[in-house]
Amino acid sequence: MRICVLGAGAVGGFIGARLAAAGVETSALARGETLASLRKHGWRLQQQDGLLTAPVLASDDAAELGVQDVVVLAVKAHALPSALPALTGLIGPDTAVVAAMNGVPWWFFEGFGGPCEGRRLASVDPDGRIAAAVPARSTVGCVVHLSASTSEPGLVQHHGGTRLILGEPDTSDSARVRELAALLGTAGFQAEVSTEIQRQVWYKLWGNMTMNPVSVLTGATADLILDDELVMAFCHAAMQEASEIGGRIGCPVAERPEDRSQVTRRLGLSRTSMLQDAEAGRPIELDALVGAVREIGALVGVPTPHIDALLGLTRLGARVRGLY
Ligand SMILES: NC(=O)C1=CN([C@@H]2O[C@H](COP(=O)(O)OP(=O)(O)OC[C@H]3O[C@@H](n4cnc5c(N)ncnc54)[C@H](OP(=O)(O)O)[C@@H]3O)[C@@H](O)[C@H]2O)C=CC1
Ligand SMILES: CC(C)(CO)C(=O)C(=O)O
Repeated sequence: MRICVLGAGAVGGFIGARLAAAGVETSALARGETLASLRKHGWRLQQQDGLLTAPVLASDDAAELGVQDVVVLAVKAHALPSALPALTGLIGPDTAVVAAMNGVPWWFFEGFGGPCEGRRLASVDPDGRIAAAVPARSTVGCVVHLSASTSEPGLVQHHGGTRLILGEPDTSDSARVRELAALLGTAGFQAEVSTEIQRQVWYKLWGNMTMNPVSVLTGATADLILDDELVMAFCHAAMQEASEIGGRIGCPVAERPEDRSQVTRRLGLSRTSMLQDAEAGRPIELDALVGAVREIGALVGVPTPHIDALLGLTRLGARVRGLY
């Protein structure tokens, strides 16, 4: 099986390194310093029990890597449009694109049913270019319940969690998803199959849509955010709005916001991926994580005053700092 990681950062590097170390040929489409590092050192993953390394074929040229059986797509949502030319070079009619990303994805309403079926979100795929380049039938949703970072280009640090949830956008039970989950299982992931992947996406997003922007607004690590009563009251009010939206679109959340925050606490996370980006002066993934929730709220008629405030404050702060 030919697997290529596009987006060999924290999540892509984690998945790539573990697959390669498990004996699965896993290449990387990378650029700049990450490409140089992969070519020099191969995959490198710092885990609690030591440094895992594995060889990798890395290139910035999709033609050199060729059409893949599986592409693990792990770029930040805002980087996806610029990655499309490379991505399309890796995709053939039978390629599965495993979208291992946070936020509302471009394929979210493709084949899912409900009041927003077929809807394209302006905050996610403004001109429809992503959906045109990566059709839903080529896509496998992947919800990433783990925490990782890169301490330097090509060197991944694992902080906690190994859970990946995979599912078809049209909610069918497919052989390819079961095979992928089994493969990831052999690489040491807690890989699960879901026939309601949108619901899993929404549940994960329910945590990220507050923790990530609040970490950027405050500069605080997750433990400090979770320990602050007033900040968490605000987060839970925003999550309540998202829960209401989820109920309307077929993604009901069975938990209270407080329960979801405990899940985040157990992950042992320090800096959210959005805080890592802000601190490094990189653009932040705000549209897919917060803007999209607000947009869906407006579509289904749920008022979102707390989400609006969160988006407005984070967006303005990010604009001033050149991060948005
Ligand atoms: N980090 C975490 O703990 C978690 C992250 N997530 C989600 O996973 C997704 C990936 O996040 P994360 O791994 O943290 O992100 P990173 O920023 O660590 O990695 C993204 C990688 O994508 C690369 N990239 C971007 N555009 C291109 C391109 N055109 N061609 C080649 N490579 C490209 C970047 O390369 P370059 O450096 O050259 O720009 C970078 O190496 C996000 O949606 C995030 O929210 C989900 C759960 C946990
Ligand atoms: C690690 C975690 C769960 C924090 O919300 C995450 O998804 C991120 O940092 O983007």
